[in-house]
Amino acid sequence: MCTAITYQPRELYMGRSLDYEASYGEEIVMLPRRFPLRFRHGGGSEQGYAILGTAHVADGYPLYYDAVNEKGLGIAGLNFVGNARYAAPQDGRQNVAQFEFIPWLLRQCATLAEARQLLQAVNLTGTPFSLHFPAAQLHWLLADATGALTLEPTAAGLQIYENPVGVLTNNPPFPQQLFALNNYMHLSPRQPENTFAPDVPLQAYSRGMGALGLPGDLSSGSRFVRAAFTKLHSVCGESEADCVGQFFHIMETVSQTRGCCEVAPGEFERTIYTSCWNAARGIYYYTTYGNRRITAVDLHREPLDGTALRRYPMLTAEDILMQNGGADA
Ligand SMILES: C[C@H](CCC(=O)NCCS(=O)(=O)O)[C@H]1CC[C@H]2[C@@H]3[C@H](O)C[C@@H]4C[C@H](O)CC[C@]4(C)[C@H]3C[C@H](O)[C@]12C
Repeated sequence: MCTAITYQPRELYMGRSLDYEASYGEEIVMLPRRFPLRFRHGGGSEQGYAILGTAHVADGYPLYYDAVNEKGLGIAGLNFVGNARYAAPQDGRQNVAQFEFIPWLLRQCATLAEARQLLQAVNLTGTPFSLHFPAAQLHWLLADATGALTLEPTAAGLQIYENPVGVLTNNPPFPQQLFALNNYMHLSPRQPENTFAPDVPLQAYSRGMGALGLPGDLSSGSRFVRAAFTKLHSVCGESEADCVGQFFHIMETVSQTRGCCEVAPGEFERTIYTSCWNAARGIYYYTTYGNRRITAVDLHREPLDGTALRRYPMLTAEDILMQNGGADA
């Protein structure tokens, strides 16, 4: 399971959690403006916008999971297993293999409006990257500071939905996830009033009872509702550290603890990493299951006009600061 959100207290922050039972070997990867990109069904580009995100690099190619470009357009790919359908390549159309989709889009679009335009022409194909890497069945959250879209590849083509809550999880399809919020419109961060039976002396005997009924389990429908409720009520301070810290707090409400979701005997899904980027500043923050210290890679500290990928393996070892017992103890 995975969850992606946008969060815009003032500047836009966006990111995702990646929940899975195994890691492919994720790295923070910067694709510079002049990295030559070749597309599987023809064509390519010698230059475009620089991109920063999480990818697995295979044979020198960045297989991105989520990323932001230097203009602040960001995207995250999440499992959509059983529902994603890709097309066969078609003559006369812009054929893009699913694994190329993120760099293809972020390389050439500065804004959501430009992306929306470009997406009209795309034919997303299920062409595998290699025998080892068949096409991943995904859908995507795409956003900039003006809004968010959900992109779902279906048998009827790529569906593009406005995403007014800026949240995406996994199955079922996005329209059903959004509709389910109707069931929770009575929830509130404030204490409830007794409308159940005003003549019966009912009491709000604990804080937090306004949100009683917010689903607490790990299913993607429940995470969708929980992430939406938490982000839509989130209040954060002014500084970059406050906003980034608050983003990770929101994501903690949907994080997965090893042991609670068994996908095969003895195999458990866990939150392998959580990312958060400041779209305007191009700073990519992340934590991992093993290391909850927030680590950052700044796009603008990289040689943007370069030609070679720059790679930072994710830090996964627990990093505990011992506060006492130093030399002068
Ligand atoms: C498994 C990941 C999604 C995690 C997720 O959504 N879990 C939910 C599980 S469930 O639905 O609820 O069961 C997805 C997200 C991005 C995917 C990767 C990216 O798409 C990049 C390449 C694409 C290649 O086609 C396959 C390997 C791959 C390296 C993908 C492997 C895997 O499918 C990833 C890592």
